[in-house]
Amino acid sequence: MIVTIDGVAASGKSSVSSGVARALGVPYVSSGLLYRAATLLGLEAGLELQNAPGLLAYLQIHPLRLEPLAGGNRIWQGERELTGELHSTRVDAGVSVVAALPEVRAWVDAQLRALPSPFVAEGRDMGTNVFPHAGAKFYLTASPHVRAQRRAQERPEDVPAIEAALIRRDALDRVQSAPAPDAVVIDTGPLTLDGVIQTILAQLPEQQRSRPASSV
Ligand SMILES: Nc1ncnc2c1ncn2[C@@H]1O[C@H](COP(=O)(O)OP(=O)(O)OP(=O)(O)O)[C@@H](O)[C@H]1O
Ligand SMILES: Nc1ccn([C@H]2C[C@H](O)[C@@H](COP(=O)(O)O)O2)c(=O)n1
Repeated sequence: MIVTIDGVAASGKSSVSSGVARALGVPYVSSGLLYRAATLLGLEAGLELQNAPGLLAYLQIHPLRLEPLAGGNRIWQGERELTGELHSTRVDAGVSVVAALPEVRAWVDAQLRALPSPFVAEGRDMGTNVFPHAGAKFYLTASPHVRAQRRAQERPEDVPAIEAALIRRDALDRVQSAPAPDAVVIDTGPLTLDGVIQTILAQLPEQQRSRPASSV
């Protein structure tokens, strides 16, 4: 079975997906990391981020490998691990441009659809576009202020700067970021991280919830 967890930026998608995946004993798949890695490589290569043919040609020569695990995803370009470099302010600022390119979206979608299920997939369009037949779909929201306060715990910028950047990214990502009509929408603002995870687990079909945890 595939469970999709979509939502706005910094709504808790990765943390929640990891918790749900651990409870189910399956990997989770972070689609945003592929967009982020493509952005980092484009920036490093000095490419215009709108240059889809140039970016795709570069990615063919320097392929990326996503390693989906329940505890956290890692992403590699050959022997080089990119994971730790993908949540910088520079990548944040450019990634919406790359994610808006249809050619790049098709490249990401093909990689995701090639992964063996079961897994929990998180991103923006997992439930609408990539896995429309997923067995369970969720969409996370929270106000920009709440999300900025949470992000401020892990970034050097202050809350107003982070909030402004989140509002800008929400607007840029809006096209591919709508909830699926059959998704359960969860406002994570009043909930703890574990509260969100338990809310999702409680709504999964019984046979899915009782899967024994494995060592993924
Ligand atoms: N319900 C919650 N209560 C408190 N903190 C939370 C909650 N959910 C997530 N967080 C915290 O908010 C921050 C952002 O969460 P996370 O990185 O999982 O979001 P995301 O949606 O995957 O972000 P991005 O869109 O940038 O990839 C993290 O520090 C995480 O621990
Ligand atoms: N399925 C997806 C996943 C991500 N994106 C875009 C949206 C963000 O600007 C960027 C990084 O995602 P994040 O790590 O913040 O979840 O990638 C998308 O368009 N579709």
